[in-house]
Amino acid sequence: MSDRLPQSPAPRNIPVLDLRQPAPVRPLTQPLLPAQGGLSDRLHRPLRDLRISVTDRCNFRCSYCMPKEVFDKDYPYLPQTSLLSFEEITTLARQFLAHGVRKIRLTGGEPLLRKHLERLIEQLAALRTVDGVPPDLTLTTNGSLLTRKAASLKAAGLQRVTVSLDGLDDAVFRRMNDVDFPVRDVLAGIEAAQAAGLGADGGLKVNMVVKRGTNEDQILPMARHFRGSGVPLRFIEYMDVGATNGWRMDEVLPSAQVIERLREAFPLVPLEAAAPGETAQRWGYANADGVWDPALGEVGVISSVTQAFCRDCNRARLSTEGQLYLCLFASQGHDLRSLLRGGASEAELASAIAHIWQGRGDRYSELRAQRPPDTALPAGSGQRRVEMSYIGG
Ligand SMILES: Nc1nc2c(ncn2[C@@H]2O[C@H](COP(=O)(O)OP(=O)(O)OP(=O)(O)O)[C@@H](O)[C@H]2O)c(=O)[nH]1
Ligand SMILES: C[S@@+](CC[C@H](N)C(=O)[O-])C[C@H]1O[C@@H](n2cnc3c(N)ncnc32)[C@H](O)[C@@H]1O
Ligand code: SF4
Ligand code: SF4
Repeated sequence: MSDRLPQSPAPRNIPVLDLRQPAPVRPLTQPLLPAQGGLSDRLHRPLRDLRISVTDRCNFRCSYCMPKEVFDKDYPYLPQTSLLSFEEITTLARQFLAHGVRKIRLTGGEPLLRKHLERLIEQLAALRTVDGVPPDLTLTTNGSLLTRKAASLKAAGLQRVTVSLDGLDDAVFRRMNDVDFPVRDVLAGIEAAQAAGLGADGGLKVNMVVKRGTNEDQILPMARHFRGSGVPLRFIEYMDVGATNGWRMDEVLPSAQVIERLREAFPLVPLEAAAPGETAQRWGYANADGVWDPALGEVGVISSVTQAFCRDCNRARLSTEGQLYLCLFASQGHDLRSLLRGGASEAELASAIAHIWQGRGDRYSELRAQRPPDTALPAGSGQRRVEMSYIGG
């Protein structure tokens, strides 16, 4: 089990959940049946999505993720020897694919800081799902290094990319990343990714975390900028993940309000989920007849706080040092690295993964949404949860 939990100083504010309006739970988008030919957890959820964190380091200090006061020069980042090697990651990924995983997302920290990441991408792109096709291979990045790396990532076999961008106004963006990084460089990274072919068929997405009172004025400018560009934009509710960001409910702008603001500016129509277990609720930009115009594209909201989507959650998370986490809000992982380094065979690894997934009952956001307002966290409340930069988001 991991002991990699946030170090001192103590969190600035202990998150006190104040859900004045208990959230509805989003309806299922996949049937509650045992996974076809794959694993199923205790809540009958299949294993489909593997998110791999390749580094716990980042060149940004977004306050909702790696606040400067905590992630300073003395922060005990993982030593090189703790990190899974590319070969170790590939060995584990092969077992996850054999269990039915179809999508692999590389994340971090900032994944593009991991040296020679292209080599890992090449290895992962050569793997096959149970259907005999390459996995849907994607990556989430802050975009700061994309101008330099987009072409080599594409050449290595990356299929698509998601760029996080919290505003278009340079001053707001610099405040959000808290390292004075200019917005024009991320926009250039997005263009480079499109030019490299990572944006085909909506493969390039942009995610914006919305913090009430901080960057909410960027919602409409961002929507205007990406409408009709072929890049789906998704607004993410600010989450109480980790224990260092001083999360407060009053800084969450519920997705319903985001959609309301968008609808005042543009006609929108709800779209079907593109895939079972999808995180985002999708809306299409409509034409004058109120019909979705695919040329105008779509926008989405990820409402983990106000509309939990645990019932569909098919995501496993592999931390930088090889801990398997079953939920973004978990306090503890399952140590696959020790198994690997202890000489476990691939069959033993596969069996361990199956055992862990079949015992999974995590549904943190859903449980929290069902609690009355102003009560303590239902799960992991006695323990500190892992940080987003460690588990990878
Ligand atoms: N609470 C919660 N948030 C999640 C989960 N999965 C992803 N997110 C958050 O949703 C945001 C978007 O995630 P992405 O990395 O773009 O992944 P995705 O939505 O699966 O991506 P696509 O494959 O492009 O649809 C990030 O901030 C994630 O932290 C989840 O299982 N639970
Ligand atoms: C942890 S980052 C890692 C990848 C990369 N550094 C990036 O920012 O895209 C993954 C995603 O998590 C999101 N994120 C981090 N902390 C969050 C929080 N407290 N609430 C909601 N989303 C968060 C980020 O905005 C980003 O889209
Ligand atoms: S959200 Fe991404 S870019 Fe921002 S601090 Fe976290 S890991 Fe870095
Ligand atoms: S809170 Fe946990 S179980 Fe629920 S959707 Fe997120 S990762 Fe999945």
